[in-house]
This record gives sequence, structure tokens and C-alpha cells, in this order.
Amino acid sequence: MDVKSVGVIGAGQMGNGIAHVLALAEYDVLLNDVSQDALNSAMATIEGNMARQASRGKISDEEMQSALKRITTTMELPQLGQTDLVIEAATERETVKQAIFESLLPHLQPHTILTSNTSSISITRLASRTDRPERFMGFHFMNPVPVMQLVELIRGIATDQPTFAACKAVVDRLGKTAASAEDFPAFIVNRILMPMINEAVYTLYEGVGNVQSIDQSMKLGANHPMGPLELADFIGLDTCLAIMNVLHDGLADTKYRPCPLLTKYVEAGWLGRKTQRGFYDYRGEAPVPTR
Ligand SMILES: CC(=O)CC(=O)SCCNC(=O)CCNC(=O)[C@H](O)C(C)(C)COP(=O)(O)OP(=O)(O)OC[C@H]1O[C@@H](n2cnc3c(N)ncnc32)[C@H](O)[C@@H]1OP(=O)(O)O
Ligand SMILES: NC(=O)C1=CN([C@@H]2O[C@H](COP(=O)(O)OP(=O)(O)OC[C@H]3O[C@@H](n4cnc5c(N)ncnc54)[C@H](OP(=O)(O)O)[C@@H]3O)[C@@H](O)[C@H]2O)C=CC1
Repeated sequence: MDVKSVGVIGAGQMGNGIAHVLALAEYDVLLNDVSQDALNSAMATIEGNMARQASRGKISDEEMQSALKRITTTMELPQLGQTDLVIEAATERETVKQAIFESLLPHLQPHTILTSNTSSISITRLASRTDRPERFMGFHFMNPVPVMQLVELIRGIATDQPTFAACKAVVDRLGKTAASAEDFPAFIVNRILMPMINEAVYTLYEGVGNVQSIDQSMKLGANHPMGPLELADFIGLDTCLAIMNVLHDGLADTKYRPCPLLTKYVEAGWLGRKTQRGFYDYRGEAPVPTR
């Protein structure tokens, strides 16, 4: 199937990045969120990121202008029923995702492929609640979407080959690299990355190091581009905790138990960059460690 139009649900940091790269690859994009503020700020972010790419000669001004014209925003979820491919990128909570698919189903064209950008949740289980488990997949971008090369493609137990091929063709047209992952909790990248981040929070919780020494150690000692706590703030501490809970529940192994300090930050509403406070405080000129 030839995908021409894509609906993106959730205009947070992932949804805006996904809309950005799809529009530059000449797909028509319909971006949806429950909040008009989120849609407005997503468009402002996309414009700012494209302007930076244009200023560095990565894209031309014409490419930027025509990409921006290809993105339409809407708070009306049913409108996305007209698209060929839907990528759900709303909050990492299974009940939220299920409710979205339930509301969207009556409006879908028969051929529309449904996908989720979930970081961890079972694709098979999400698919089983829809009318098209064979045309349902995990389509997992990495953050920041315009920069990161990888997209994990996750087949549910029922996903058919034409659906996989259509999604792989989209990844190819984006100029990104697809990695196939089996449908088990958190797939490949987060199965490995998130326990490392959780362990960094335990290292902080047990006083082995402070925020600065932990991040500096992993940057200078292991050549990571960001320290694990800086990366956790970048991803969102609510998302990190949600992924750890999926690993813990899904694999029933105590080695995945979320660090109580991670839970405490989330309960405080200190979710990282998106709320201006997490392991660092971002409200001043430079980030300041909170521990
Ligand atoms: C949780 C999940 O489900 C899965 C995940 O996504 S896990 C998270 C995966 N992501 C990571 O691990 C990211 C780790 N961090 C990094 O790779 C780097 O720190 C980074 C790429 C984010 C930034 O790199 P940096 O060298 O420190 O900063 P910076 O120089 O500002 O950025 C590098 C380039 O990316 C661009 N860039 C950064 N963020 C961008 C964005 N949101 N949109 C567009 N371009 C962006 C910059 O403009 C810059 O471009 P040039 O090379 O043209 O100058
Ligand atoms: N952060 C990351 O590094 C990565 C995240 N992901 C996954 O991508 C998804 C989105 O994450 P991220 O962008 O970081 O999260 P954000 O919190 O930045 O954005 C989520 C957006 O979804 C909106 N939303 C919530 N409910 C609905 C709904 N019913 N319909 C439409 N929009 C809704 C939220 O609105 P409001 O704020 O009003 O609730 C918010 O704007 C998650 O599944 C996450 O696991 C995947 C790869 C990397």
C-alpha cells in the first residue's frame, strides 16, 4: 500500500518530531491533540527546529515552507480516519491509548494502518482491542526524532506482511533505519536503556554519587552523549517510570523494580525538561542539579 497521508495523535515532544520528519518527506500530516495549546506549541517547535535546520543548510527555505504547509492541526480525532496511516504518540498509558483507538475505529477507512509509538506497551494487546490486528504495528521513533536514525518496527502476533512492508517503506522514505523487534515489554532499545537509567537513579538514591558526578561519569567514562539523569529528564520521568512499570509487570522480575526516588520525582510533578524540573532545574539560565 502506498501511504500518502499520515495522522499523528499527541502533539508532545514525540508527536511534533514525527510530524516534522513526515512533512519534510512530503507526506500530508494531520496532527491531533486534546489541547489546542499543545497543538500551537508543537507548531512553534516544529517551525523553530526547521528554521535551525535551514540556517545550517540541512534543508532549504522552500523545503521548510512547503513542509510547514503540509501539516494541519486538529482537535477532532475522527478527521484522522481519512488518512492512510495513523501513528499514535499520546501519553505512555495503556488506558489512554486504548480509549484513543476505540474513539477512532468507527471513522477509519478499511485500508488505514494503525500504529503506536509506544515505548513499551504490548502491541499485541493494543491491537487485539481494535478491528484490525493484522493492520496494527509498533512504530517506535527515538527522541529527538529529527536527529535520531533508528525506528523500531514491532509486529504484534497478528501483524501481516503488507502492513510491515508499508511501514518499512515509510521509514525508508524518511531516510531512517528500521530495526525489527519482537513484541515483548519495551522491545529492544528501552529493554536495555531504561534499566540503565533506573540504575543511575538507584546510584543517586543510595548516595553513591550526586546528579553531577553520575552524569559526568557516564559522559566522560563511557562516552555517552548525555548522562543518564540528563537523558531521563530529556525523555520525561513519567515516561521512564511508565516503561519501568511495564518491564516490572510484564517480565515479573524484581530486577526491573522502579527506583522509589524516580517514583517520588514523578509524584512531585517534576517530570524533567517538559515541566522545567527533574534531576535538574531548568528554570534559570543553566540547568542546576536538584540533588
Ligand atoms: C524513551 C524511548 O522510547 C526511546 C528513546 O528515544 S531513548 C532516547 C534516545 N535518545 C538519546 O539517547 C539521545 C542522546 N543524546 C544525543 O544523542 C545528543 O545529546 C543530541 C543529539 C540530543 C544533541 O546533540 P549535541 O551535540 O549535544 O547538541 P547539539 O549540537 O545541540 O545538537 C546536535 C545536532 O542535532 C540538532 N538537534 C538537536 N535537537 C534537535 C531537535 N529536536 N530537532 C532538530 N534538530 C535537533 C542540532 O540542531 C544539531 O544540529 P547540527 O549538527 O546541524 O548543528
Ligand atoms: N519521550 C521520549 O523520549 C519518547 C517517548 N516515546 C513515546 O511516545 C509517546 C509520547 O511521548 P512524549 O511525546 O514524550 O509525551 P508528551 O507528554 O510530551 O506528549 C504527550 C501528548 O499527548 C497528549 N495526549 C494525552 N492524551 C491524549 C489524547 N487522548 N488524544 C490526543 N493527545 C493526547 C498530551 O496532552 P496533555 O499534555 O494535555 O495530556 C501531550 O500533548 C509515549 O507513548 C512515549 O512512551 C517514544 C520514544 C521516545
